[in-house]
Amino acid sequence: MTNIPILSVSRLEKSYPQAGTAPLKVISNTGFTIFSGETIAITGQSGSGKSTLMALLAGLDTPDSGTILLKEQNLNRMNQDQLARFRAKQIGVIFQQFHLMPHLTAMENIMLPLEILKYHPKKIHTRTRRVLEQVGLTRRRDHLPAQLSGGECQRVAIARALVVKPALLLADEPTGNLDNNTGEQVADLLFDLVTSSGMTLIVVTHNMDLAHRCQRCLELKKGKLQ
Ligand SMILES: Nc1ncnc2c1ncn2[C@@H]1O[C@H](COP(=O)(O)OP(=O)(O)OP(=O)(O)O)[C@@H](O)[C@H]1O
Repeated sequence: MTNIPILSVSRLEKSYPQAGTAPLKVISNTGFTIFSGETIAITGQSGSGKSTLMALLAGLDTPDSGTILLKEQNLNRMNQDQLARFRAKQIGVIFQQFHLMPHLTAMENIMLPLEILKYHPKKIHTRTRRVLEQVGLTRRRDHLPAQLSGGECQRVAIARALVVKPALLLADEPTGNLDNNTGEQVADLLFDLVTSSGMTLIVVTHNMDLAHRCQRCLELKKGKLQ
């Protein structure tokens, strides 16, 4: 961990409209700073707004007000093209349900972000091979997601998130869909890769073993991260 802020959130607000009644305020005037290389767990009761917060931090949803600065760039001041490119380069996301492209092989799934960013084909192949090796899937590289186990699918998803070397890695219940043993192996791999590369990780989880692997554990309560 360093003392360089990588993510600065201030006065963030997010509500959802509700039929016939006042909007549901999910994120309420919250602010926090995350430093480069930190590993952060976000916990909170079901419905407390963890996935909502992750979607805002990932630039997948827009807040009602407030600012999200990643590497001093304001996510909500970018146009759609700028945001799409910035997200592809700077933000890796890992979901509970893997979200792999079913018709692409493990290797093709991992290559995809590099292709979207129009990297040179040689660089795409070198990076993809290296990451496949890091997640131990070299021999499974030509398999489709349906031919892989849950743990293998999540390793592909981790590789896909890491292959662009993003500034920020967001993981929403990354072990939630796996049995305990497999979940532990995936968590070992995730933390090994994150700490060896000095990447910044925010993980949302109900799993306290996973949360306690992080340097800081924050709780989302009454719309605020505390
Ligand atoms: N698109 C939406 N439209 C309306 N309400 C929503 C929407 N998305 C989430 N909500 C509501 O916002 C609240 C927070 O939901 P969110 O999924 O962020 O919570 P969570 O902490 O991630 O929950 P869980 O731990 O169960 O996944 C919930 O009351 C949910 O019903």
